[in-house]
Amino acid sequence: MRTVEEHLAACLAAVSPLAPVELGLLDAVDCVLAEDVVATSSLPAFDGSAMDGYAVRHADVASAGPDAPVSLPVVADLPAGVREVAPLAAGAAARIMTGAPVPPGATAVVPVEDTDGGVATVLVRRAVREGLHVRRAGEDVRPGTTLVTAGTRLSVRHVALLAAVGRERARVLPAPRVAVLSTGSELVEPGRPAGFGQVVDANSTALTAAALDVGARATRVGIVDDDPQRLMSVLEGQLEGADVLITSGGVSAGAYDVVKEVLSRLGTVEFHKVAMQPGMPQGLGLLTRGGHSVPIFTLPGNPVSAYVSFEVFVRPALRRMLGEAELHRPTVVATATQGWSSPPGKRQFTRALVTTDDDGRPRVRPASGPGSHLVFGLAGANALAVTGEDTTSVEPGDVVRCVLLERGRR
Ligand SMILES: Nc1nc2c(c(=O)[nH]1)N[C@H]1C(S)=C(S)[C@@H](COP(=O)(O)OP(=O)(O)OC[C@H]3O[C@@H](n4cnc5c(N)ncnc54)[C@H](O)[C@@H]3O)O[C@H]1N2
Ligand code: MOO
Repeated sequence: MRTVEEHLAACLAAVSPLAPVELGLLDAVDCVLAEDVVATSSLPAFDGSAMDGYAVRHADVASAGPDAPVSLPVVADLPAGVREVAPLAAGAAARIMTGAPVPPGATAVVPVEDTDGGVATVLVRRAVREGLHVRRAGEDVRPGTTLVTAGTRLSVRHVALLAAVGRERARVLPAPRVAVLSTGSELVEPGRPAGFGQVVDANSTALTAAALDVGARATRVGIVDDDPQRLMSVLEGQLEGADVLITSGGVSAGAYDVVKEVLSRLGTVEFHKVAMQPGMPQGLGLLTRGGHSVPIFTLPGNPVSAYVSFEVFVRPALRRMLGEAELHRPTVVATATQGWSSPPGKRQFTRALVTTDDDGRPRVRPASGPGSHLVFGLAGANALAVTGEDTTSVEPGDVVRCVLLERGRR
């Protein structure tokens, strides 16, 4: 039997980040940047007005006050987007809008609220200090500044910056394409009635959602019944368009466990028992076609086993492919308020509910019994409480490490 660490190491070794690609900014959001982005121009690009008002020389309005307005002739009208701006002579004002270039010679902008709003001449009712309401060229970004470094996951805010400096595209690690399929002749499509002995396919939806949540481009392929030929041809059909394949079911010891049967023959996929509960039977390997090799994770069919296997092995592998430095979810050490038992020799991942007490200290209790088919309790959990191979029971008051299952990338 393999340890969890041994199988995780094998899973991580089976994947690597994809080759960088140039993507439009909207497609690059959430991808890891594969280049340093360096500014080639200034932001703002020119001295501009931060207010609708009048560009003046501040010395000309030094004596202005509410009861002592200064009258200046208005010699220009400057909307945002104006392409030519004449220098401002002493003793004159230019009507100016927010975002318009400030004329050479002007040293400040008087907001329209501090004037009479005149068009031919303007009465200025407040003195302004030098530079007031003028946005200086380059005060935000100077050419040569490194704006975002390689390895950064592009947030909406990074993309806003790249767009502002004129970038249309960025070189990023692409999100892996993940194809998810469920195996089992007992399975029926969600939404279809399940007859006696039939089971609704929950895993392909759950695992596709989980892969999307990590940031992969995941597709739910659906159900393949327990027919070796059909399974092989569906898998081969997916190879070209996928960077990762995930299956569930058919990997334990049953007479019709076709995943194990079919893929064992291919040689590069190995099946192991991993010392964990749930999630003991695991398969991992590479499927190759036309020189294109795709890692395949074959997860156990029980829905909780499939989900926990994804969390423990596939999620870190996908994060590695996405270029994330931190592969694992955050954990918290919580005090058990209720006890539970744990199988000897196996690491147990218990569906759990972590809460905080009145003093803000974390508390944990099981959200479900241990059966790998109990999905109701899984939905009520917000954590996996992890107990070691040597632990056979958790008592109230014991401290337990819990993996927090929040939605999203972290
Ligand atoms: N003799 C042994 N039997 C079993 C062993 C073993 O070591 N020896 N291991 C058990 C463990 S642990 C697990 S986990 C399961 C894993 O079995 P498989 O991966 O072969 O999965 P199946 O047999 O196909 O299905 C198991 C169970 O889950 C249901 N299932 C499967 N796929 C889905 C799906 N997409 N959506 C919802 N439910 C699904 C399926 O109907 C079965 O009830 O094997 C134990 N047996
Ligand atoms: O190890 Mo299985 O995954 O208990 O249900």
